Amino acid sequence: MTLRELLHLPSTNGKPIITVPLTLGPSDKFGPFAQKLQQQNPDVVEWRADYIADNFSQAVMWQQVKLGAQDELAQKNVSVMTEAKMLAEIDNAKQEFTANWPVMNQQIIKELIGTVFNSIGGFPVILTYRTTSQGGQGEMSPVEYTTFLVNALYAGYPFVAVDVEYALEELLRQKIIDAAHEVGVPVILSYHDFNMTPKNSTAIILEMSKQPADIIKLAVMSQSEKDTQLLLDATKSAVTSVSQPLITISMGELGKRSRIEGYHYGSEMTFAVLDGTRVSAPGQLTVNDLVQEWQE
Ligand SMILES: O=C1C[C@@](O)(C(=O)O)C[C@@H](O)[C@@H]1O
Repeated sequence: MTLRELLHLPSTNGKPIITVPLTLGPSDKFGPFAQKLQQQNPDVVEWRADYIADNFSQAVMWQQVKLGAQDELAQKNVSVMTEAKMLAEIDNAKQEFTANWPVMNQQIIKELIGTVFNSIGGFPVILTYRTTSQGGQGEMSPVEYTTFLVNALYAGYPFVAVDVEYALEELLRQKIIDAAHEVGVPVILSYHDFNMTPKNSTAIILEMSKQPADIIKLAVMSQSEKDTQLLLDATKSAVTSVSQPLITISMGELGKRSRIEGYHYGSEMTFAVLDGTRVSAPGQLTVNDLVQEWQE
């Protein structure tokens, strides 16, 4: 099955799927992004939740509640005794907050996803939370990462796929994969190397393909034209041996060619940015430039 078929995307002229990352943070507006989306019309949006979700973590949310309570206290002209009593009450409130957090967390995640789906007007969405260790912004612990993705998958929105980091320990990874499969969402197992192009890139893809994932993604840094070719050749040699569709990327300036030509070697998706939005990885072209390259 092709990746287009797996993600239920309409087929086009044999070109790979163009996915644009949505990297909006808590103070960014969705409107301009949504408008550009309509104009530049890629196939898929990858919601990079790591740009926003940490702002709604347990620690951050509690801090807000606490600051609110402390502010209120500061406004009142109370005796030292009353103040001490009220501070103790804030401590008690923390226990209650902690007990209620799992439900609040689910609600917050649901609202965040609702905002994404309601703002971008019907484009298919991939759910990704990229941790800092894999080149993203996300600082959640492995357990928080797992909880976030599982909650997001159960939030009731029709993601076309979910990205799961291969570097995550197996038990946690399996939890996300099980949740995804329960709700019928294909899993992209992904691995990034931001330093180099491993010589054994084919072997890495083959090893990853043994996992119960539906799509395999490998993104590695290119330090030379030779590296880029190595990644492309690794893709070509792996593609006939693995049952899952592949997405491979040679990152960085020198890897740009892989984003344009990778589909000739078996990579079925390429990531590009909307004009005037920030890249989510080095070397990404704009959608317009990519399409232009294909027309030349
Ligand atoms: O894994 C990938 C590929 C990517 O790193 C790239 O190089 O285009 C961009 C990321 O947003 C995405 O999650």
